[in-house]
Amino acid sequence: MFDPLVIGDTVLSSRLFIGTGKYSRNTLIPEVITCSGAEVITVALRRVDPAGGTENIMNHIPAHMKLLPNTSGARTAEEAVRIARLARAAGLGNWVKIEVINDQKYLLPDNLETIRATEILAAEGFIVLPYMSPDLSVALRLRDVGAAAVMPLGSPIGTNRGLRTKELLRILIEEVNLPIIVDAGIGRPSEAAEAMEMGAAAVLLNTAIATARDPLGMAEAFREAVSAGRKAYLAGLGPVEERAAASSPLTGFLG
Ligand SMILES: CC(=O)[C@@H](O)[C@H](O)COP(=O)(O)O
Repeated sequence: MFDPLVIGDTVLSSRLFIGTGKYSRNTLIPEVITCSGAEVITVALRRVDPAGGTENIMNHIPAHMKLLPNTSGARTAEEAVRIARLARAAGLGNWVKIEVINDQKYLLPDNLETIRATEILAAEGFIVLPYMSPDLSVALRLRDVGAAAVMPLGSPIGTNRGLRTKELLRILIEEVNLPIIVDAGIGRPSEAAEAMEMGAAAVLLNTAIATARDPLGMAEAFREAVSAGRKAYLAGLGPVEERAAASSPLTGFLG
């Protein structure tokens, strides 16, 4: 069944977005792309070397991938806007993941600066995907100022702690008519599947694959989990009941 995810003018068949950080060697990145089936990859502008040095992350990303430059390192809306404009000028396209982080301990996003950056960049024609703490008012405001999707965190970046914000994610999924892409903290394929079963449009993850003993095997596991979770969501989960109810008819069996 063709079940595309449409963001801006882009039609995607994979609902697994991946990152480019923390790999033991950058040459793993194209292999992870193949194993994960991902079509969208996020990259920090500061890792792009327009001079094309060996450390240039772009040398490891196949041309067919949809780039999602992120504003990692920005502490204010103005810094995020500047990074996004530089990324577009460098030929990385008009998608941008807004990341404005002031808190160096938990790496939690600054939702207010994120709204300001989103408003400015959406007005300039960017397809803006803001990384955010899951808060309904903020998500609605991001939608109103032009976000193409919102990316609420499951738990702090890099922790592999899973969907600690599950109840808040559920509210966003129910109330915000934008794609909800759960980003950060997903540590296990089962957690990615759960986010998709809940109705998330996609998930973005990096650490769980990059730090696995076998990143390629883990990339494949996440590919299957995201697909299974989406299928379960579309099929409609059965109701959760208080009381036991026999699955096979009991009446007439013992007399
Ligand atoms: C790569 C990237 O954008 C991360 O900031 C993202 O939030 C993923 O988080 P994890 O590394 O926790 O999966």
